[in-house]
Amino acid sequence: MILIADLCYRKDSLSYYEYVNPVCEIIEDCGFEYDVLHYSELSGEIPEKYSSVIFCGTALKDNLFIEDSSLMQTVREYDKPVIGICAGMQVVASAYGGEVRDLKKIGMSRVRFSPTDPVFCDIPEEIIRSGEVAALAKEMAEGNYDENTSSAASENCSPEDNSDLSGNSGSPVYEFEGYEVHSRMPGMPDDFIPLAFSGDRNDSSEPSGISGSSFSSGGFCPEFYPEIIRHREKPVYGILFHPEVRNVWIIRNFARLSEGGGF
Ligand SMILES: NC(=O)CC[C@H](N)C(=O)O
Repeated sequence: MILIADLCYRKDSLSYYEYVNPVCEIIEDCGFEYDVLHYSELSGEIPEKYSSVIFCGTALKDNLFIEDSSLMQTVREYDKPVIGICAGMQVVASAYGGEVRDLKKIGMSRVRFSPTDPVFCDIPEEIIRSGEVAALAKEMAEGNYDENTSSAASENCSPEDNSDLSGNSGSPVYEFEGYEVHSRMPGMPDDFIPLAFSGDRNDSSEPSGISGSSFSSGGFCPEFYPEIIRHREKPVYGILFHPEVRNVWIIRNFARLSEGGGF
């Protein structure tokens, strides 16, 4: 059974219908059982009966959850699969020491990944392949990523370069559209690696800080940063965009893997 955790400012808020209910529907469609608990009900531990936890998003600027230090400790000590969506990613990252900073973004991002992780096991046919992100992916996977000084971020990479996130050549890079709505985003904790990235590293636009009306690159926000992160050893993920809005396949993969013991 999967635990779906509601991070909204209070139990049964209106935001539940926007951020939690869609996740419930995806899990139900997969044929898995689930419970929903508000984060205030987790009381220091996650019951053993759950195979995994999905921490859902919250409304823009609903950031009360981040003040719950006992929640952070619970997440850090939990050793089963976890996926945190947006606000949930902030919880996952904070639990492992990542810093959350202000960065507002509302709209679509180009998200690119190389299928080096089980969570990408079943990629829908409509998701296209792209080679552009390989060099930066390699730099990030090696832990050299610095958003301000990244050399790969400014270097041209051949679209034919099919290196995967570990720098192995021959693995395809895929691209899809992710929907983001957040006022903050977390930095990547030390024990985590990036699995997917947004933005266009060849785009010279200045980061806008506040995006939405200032998108370039054909309507996509140009800022470049990790969109999916994962703990190096545990199946603990953070996703910045909202896969329950578009890209439900990622939640399905996670649910099937955690219910089937596939991690
Ligand atoms: N959609 C979300 O989960 C947003 C998370 C948080 N409330 C923020 O504004 O950053």
